[in-house]
Amino acid sequence: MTSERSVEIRVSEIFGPTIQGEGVLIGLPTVFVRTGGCDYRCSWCDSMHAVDSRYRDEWQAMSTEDVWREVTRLSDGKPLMVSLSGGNPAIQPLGGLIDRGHRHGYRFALETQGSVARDWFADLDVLVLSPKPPSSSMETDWQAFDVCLRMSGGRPQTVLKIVVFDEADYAYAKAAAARYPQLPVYLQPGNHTPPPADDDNAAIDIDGIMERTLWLVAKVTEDRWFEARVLPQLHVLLWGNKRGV
Ligand SMILES: C[S@@+](CC[C@H](N)C(=O)[O-])C[C@H]1O[C@@H](n2cnc3c(N)ncnc32)[C@H](O)[C@@H]1O
Ligand SMILES: Nc1nc2[nH]cc(C(=O)O)c2c(=O)[nH]1
Ligand code: SF4
Ligand SMILES: [Mg+2]
Repeated sequence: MTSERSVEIRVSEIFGPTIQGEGVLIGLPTVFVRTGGCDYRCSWCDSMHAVDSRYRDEWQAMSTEDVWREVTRLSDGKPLMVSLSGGNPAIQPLGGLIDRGHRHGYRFALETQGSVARDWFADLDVLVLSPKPPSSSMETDWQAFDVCLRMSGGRPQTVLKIVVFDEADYAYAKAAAARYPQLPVYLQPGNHTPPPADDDNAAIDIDGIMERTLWLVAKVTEDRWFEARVLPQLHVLLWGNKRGV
């Protein structure tokens, strides 16, 4: 049998250190490992270059060793937080990388929609579960989502991060939070001008994003939803749709 360690990881890009722009780890210096391929197709996905198989020529099959070497090169061998994102990083064999990094004091966060569970979720330091609201045009399989939570065994710090574009998304976020009252919930205003996959400098409508953020703050405060945290994508405010930041 082939051990996971010798299996190749499909990588779209590895970049950083930059700051984590979203959710519970916002502001923390981070190296990103963005894997290629996703089982979803969200209508507003801001990372289509790591989703659509039209871009698969840009993806590289890398060994755990190759990825680890690039992470240590970018961070000068100084331990930091590594964010595993994508695409859906849960469909890649990342357990060996997490083991490897942990031995050297690195920490690992993973962002996933909660459609695919892996036993190595339990080895993560932070698990960000980001179920997709109606505006994405995806359907949530809550049973699969529950398996992700179960696989984590309650070991990593686990949070919900839900993108909200409109009233229907907000209602979905409230229902998801009610389903998992033990999980901290982060509400993220959607970027309605995500980049086309082939143009990393596409303009964003910053006024529109600010407007949606203000609307979301008004919603949670008027609703007395005092457990929710509202955070914009800091990297989008700083750099727009630029890739690799
Ligand atoms: C690109 S996804 C990759 C990881 C995983 N597939 C997921 O969706 O959680 C990373 C995060 O970006 C969020 N995201 C994607 N497109 C967005 C957009 N247009 N506006 C705001 N957040 C977005 C996703 O909801 C997710 O929380
Ligand atoms: N700075 C920065 N923060 C991020 N948080 C989540 C990201 C993602 O695309 O997964 C992301 C990203 O691409 N850049
Ligand atoms: S699940 Fe994540 S990576 Fe996949 S299409 Fe949706 S936002 Fe993009
Ligand atoms: Mg992103």
